[in-house]
Amino acid sequence: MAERPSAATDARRATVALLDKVLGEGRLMAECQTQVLERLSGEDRARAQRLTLEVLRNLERADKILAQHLRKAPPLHVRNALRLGTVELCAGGAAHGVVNDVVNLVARHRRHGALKGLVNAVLRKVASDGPTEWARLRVPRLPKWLRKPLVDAWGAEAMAAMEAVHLAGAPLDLTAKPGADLSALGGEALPSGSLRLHDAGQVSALPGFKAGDWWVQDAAAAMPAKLLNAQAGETVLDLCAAPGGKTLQMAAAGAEVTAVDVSEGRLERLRENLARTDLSATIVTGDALEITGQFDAVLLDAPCSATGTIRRHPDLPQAKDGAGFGELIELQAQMLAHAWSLVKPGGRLVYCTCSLLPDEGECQVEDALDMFPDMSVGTQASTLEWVEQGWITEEGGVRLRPDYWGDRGGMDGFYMAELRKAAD
Ligand SMILES: C[S@@+](CC[C@H](N)C(=O)[O-])C[C@H]1O[C@@H](n2cnc3c(N)ncnc32)[C@H](O)[C@@H]1O
Repeated sequence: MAERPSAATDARRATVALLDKVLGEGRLMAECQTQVLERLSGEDRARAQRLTLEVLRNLERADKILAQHLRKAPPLHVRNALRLGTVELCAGGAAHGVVNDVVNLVARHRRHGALKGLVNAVLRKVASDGPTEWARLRVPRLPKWLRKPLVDAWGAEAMAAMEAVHLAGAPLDLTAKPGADLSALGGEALPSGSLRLHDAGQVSALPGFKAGDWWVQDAAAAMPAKLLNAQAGETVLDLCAAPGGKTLQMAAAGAEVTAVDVSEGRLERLRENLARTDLSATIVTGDALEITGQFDAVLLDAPCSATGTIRRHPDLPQAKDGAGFGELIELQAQMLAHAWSLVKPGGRLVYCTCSLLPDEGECQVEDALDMFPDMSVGTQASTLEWVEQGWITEEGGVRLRPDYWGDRGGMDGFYMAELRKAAD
């Protein structure tokens, strides 16, 4: 009878399969991990996700170490297996287990099985010299296509600080339902009100999850709704709402929220979140550009490059190359203009994106201010005591970067602006 592969092999095989998809096919993990991980146990799934993120964060370092032992690049699948082995060995993984497992998974491959000897020889060298060299390697840099515009926008020093935070990964931030007691969770209360957990483990096993006392939301992602400051009884339109962190915040404040998103799959998660937290909102599946009506307030969290979320999604800069960003910028401008037409006179709109590119943030708001004579920037940001002076931009928006609150674990990169409509 054939021997059942070890659990570690299952997780490592899935890790290499995910790396093949991200690095070979330009797919994001969110698009392909359900399919790749579906047959794995919960434990192996979590392990494969963790290993994949670790390899992607350390890709530059792994390639640097491997280049010393390879005369020419092997096929991508084998290279990804070597990258995984290298990252595990250099992070202190037991040499015997890691090398054997990675060699076995290459040996079983239909086309590349013959390269198992090479993999064995290379990983044995990595096991002996890699860990010492690893410590001397620089913090991995973003790929050039993204690094260049970000250095142009924020400078080399800020870029290096952001890359250090990207390497460290992200803690888990929670937003509490008003009145809920989160003391059983421990953690660190952030100035903006989010609760930060380092090493949180499985989210659904945390105290208060089933009771709906909180939801997962990065501290930066929780700030746009605080800037909008929805009041009980106000009509609020949440455009591009799923999976709904901001909808929940505004519904919890007592506003009558209409949540719109084009993705039925993502709206399903919004429905689950509303049910778990016992909050309510009207859900509309559709294109934000086709919504009609008049609202006291509108929150537009426009689709964007998501370049602010790299510490949680290190696959993004490796899978993408900036193609399609021009169309997104055009779509954001159209959505902002349409969203503005849905704001009642005297009402307000918060525009935000989880992007680090000024074209998707500051520039959009500058253009809108030029285009709409009845638009001005509001003053709510200056009343929030945790908004630091340096975060306020020239046009009056709020710029957040991953390196802000860096000693606490950073935050997602975001841009947001509160735009006020003149009363009739
Ligand atoms: C940044 S995410 C929104 C995150 C969400 N606001 C939250 O806080 O959980 C952007 C969303 O825009 C949605 N989207 C993209 N194009 C859209 C369109 N034309 N109309 C409505 N929603 C759209 C996507 O499905 C995605 O859920």
